[in-house]
Amino acid sequence: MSERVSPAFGILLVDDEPAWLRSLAMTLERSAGLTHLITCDDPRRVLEILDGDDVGVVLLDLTMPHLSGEELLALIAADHPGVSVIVVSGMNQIETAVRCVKLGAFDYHVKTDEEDRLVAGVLRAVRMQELQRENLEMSSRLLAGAPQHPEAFSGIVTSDPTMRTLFSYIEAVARSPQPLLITGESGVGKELIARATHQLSGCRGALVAVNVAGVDDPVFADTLFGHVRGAFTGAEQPRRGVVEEAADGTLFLDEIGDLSIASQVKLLRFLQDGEYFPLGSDRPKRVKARVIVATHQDLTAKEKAGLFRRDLYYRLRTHRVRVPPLRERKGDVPLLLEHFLDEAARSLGKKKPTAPRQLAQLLAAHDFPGNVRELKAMVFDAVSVHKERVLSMDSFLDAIGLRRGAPAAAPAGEGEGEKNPFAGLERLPGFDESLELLIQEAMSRAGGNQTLAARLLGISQPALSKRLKSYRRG
Ligand SMILES: Nc1ncnc2c1ncn2[C@@H]1O[C@H](COP(=O)(O)OP(=O)(O)OP(=O)(O)O)[C@@H](O)[C@H]1O
Repeated sequence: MSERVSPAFGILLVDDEPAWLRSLAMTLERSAGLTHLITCDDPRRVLEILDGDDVGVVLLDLTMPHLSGEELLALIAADHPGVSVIVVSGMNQIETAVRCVKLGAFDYHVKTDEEDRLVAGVLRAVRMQELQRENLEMSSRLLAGAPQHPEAFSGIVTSDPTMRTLFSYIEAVARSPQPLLITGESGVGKELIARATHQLSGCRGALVAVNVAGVDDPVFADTLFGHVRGAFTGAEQPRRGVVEEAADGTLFLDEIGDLSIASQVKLLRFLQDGEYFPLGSDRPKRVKARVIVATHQDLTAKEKAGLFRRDLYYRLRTHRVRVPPLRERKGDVPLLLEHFLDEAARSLGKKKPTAPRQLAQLLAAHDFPGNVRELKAMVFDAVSVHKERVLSMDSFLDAIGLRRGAPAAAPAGEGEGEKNPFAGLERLPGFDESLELLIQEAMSRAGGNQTLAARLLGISQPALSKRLKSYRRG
């Protein structure tokens, strides 16, 4: 028995002919990059190996002395039902194949089959086994609740239950070689999730991040796969691509929803075969790198509209997470505020200011279309201009477009007519009715805080309170 590591579990090759074992091991290593291979030429030792080693897939010959493949198949199915067995037989008999499948075989191949078919069959079994293991891992982590490696998520400030579940999921799939798709609006923290996944992956290599938004196909191919000398005019030196830089690590492709169809084809080929051609070269290169992609776009809609290849889409979403927008986890806002106040004060060399009481209420009423990035920018801006002990509200009010006298934050391209709040009204509300509507709007924007609402309206808090009481009295 000899042992030679990919995938994470072993692939056991059982055949009484050592020459066939050697040739099969070489084929799997060369054509599929599988290296975690265990060979065994005595069928009587198989159960002992399965008891001692973590084996996920067995390739089993049928005609062997002492113990036939069919007998062994039945024993493996009874004692190790989680192991996928592929029968590789010298006989091309339908009845035998049917019997083996009934006994629990995952697949049946004939030794004279083309090499490619057998390799594809083994890769299929490996993938199924990986998914099966990840499912088990995920269920146990979700049941366990809290993440087991909280240090990997220490840079992600949150107390939100959905985010915690997401962390457990990430822990479960972090070691998978299959791609991970991270979706969520811009600024929600997708890149942080990608970095945490890489940290938990156990990969020795680096995480290399590339933003592919607006990148045309030749630039995409050159960035990812590099080129050889003389590949195009001006290519005086060879250049290695980011795929090579990410070898044994993680390749993080941000804004994947923008990828052209031509580039999608190239990425799919790399994902399927782990092989690529640098520009100008006809010699394929092979690299193992985990691929993580992120997008703020709706990939399902893009796929339906024919703008994203279905095969690539399904490949990329093998594992997927959606990072919720900040407005769906408002409980995180006070935590993030404190965190960014701390970070901003430290990086600007200032004493950490105290946030005024109304700030939390103002932020609680805001929807944060730019998510955590927007909050971070607001806090850094406020801290950079701040002088007193207590932080001024003004820059926050400006950023949200609520300060009286400050220009309203109107979307670009809005016409004059659209700025007029009365433009769509057939009947002009009366003076008292308008006043009541205005006060209601201010109270809603201020999250029910009278001091803040009065400030938005440019009146005193007692004056506002008097008005509100009069409305209540009816
Ligand atoms: N939960 C969080 N805790 C601390 N910082 C965060 C958190 N979420 C996001 N950030 C910070 O907000 C900024 C935006 O995060 P990030 O770049 O990961 O978002 P993204 O979803 O990848 O955005 P885009 O889609 O625009 O690329 C970064 O500075 C990041 O450090």
